Amino acid sequence: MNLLDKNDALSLARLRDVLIRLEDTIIFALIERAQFKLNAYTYQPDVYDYDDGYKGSFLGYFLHEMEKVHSRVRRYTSPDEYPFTQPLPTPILPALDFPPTLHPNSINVNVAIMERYLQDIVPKICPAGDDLNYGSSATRDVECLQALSKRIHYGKFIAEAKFMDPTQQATYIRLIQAKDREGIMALLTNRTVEAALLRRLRRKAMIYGHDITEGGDIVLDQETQDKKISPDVVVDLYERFVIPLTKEVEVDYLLQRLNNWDGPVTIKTS
Ligand SMILES: C=C(O[C@@H]1C=C(C(=O)O)C=C[C@H]1O)C(=O)O
Repeated sequence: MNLLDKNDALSLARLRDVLIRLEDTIIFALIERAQFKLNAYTYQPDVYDYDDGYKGSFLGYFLHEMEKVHSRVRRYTSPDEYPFTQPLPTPILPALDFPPTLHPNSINVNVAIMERYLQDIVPKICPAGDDLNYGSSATRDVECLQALSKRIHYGKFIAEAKFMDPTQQATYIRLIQAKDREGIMALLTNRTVEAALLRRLRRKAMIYGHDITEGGDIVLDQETQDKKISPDVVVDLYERFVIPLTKEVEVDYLLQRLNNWDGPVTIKTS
């Protein structure tokens, strides 16, 4: 996906390909985190003293330090990147000239992502207990959180692509003007895509969660599988968290889509 090319960035098929690729990123990030025990100290506030007077958890401290460095190299000027922490420094690299693909908005659901990740995901993928690997746990947590955040905020691009569909735009405008959240949710929901995604996800988690012999055969060993990642947990994570939150982002984005909008433009029917 080339976000510097507006047509590419608003192709629904291309956007869905990005979400498929992010399935791999997310599954492997979860497998990496699941190597370590829960390590609750990573998430408890004020366990350590921090050099800059920071008050919070070790994960929160590490995440903010990481996001400050990434901000310096302009990560968060990209329309598909959203930080968890503030304040962040200005970039040292000059801004890239991204086309105005998304309608201006301030939607950031990372607080909800962090909450669900800590309460609902880490306890399900990691063995209980403490193996002292707090640094390793936090680095894997950041990988998981950044991948989940990117995937869920892609809902903005998906929503924009649906809004720019000439066969749908008038209906979206009517529902947005009526502030009809349920109507918008129903119109943007695609059960066929969701069902295919969950079937594919289960297969991927099953295959990625197994070892492959030198001869290229999958070692179907339940113990290995459970140690790496449970396909049920991955499917449940998407069904109850990733997909619903992506759709909430789509609805939130569409509800503000008509703000300061100069009306229907000539739509390229490519
Ligand atoms: C992302 C889309 O919008 C919705 C959300 C989906 C998801 O989060 O996987 C899948 C289908 C739709 O219900 C899409 O239409 O592809």
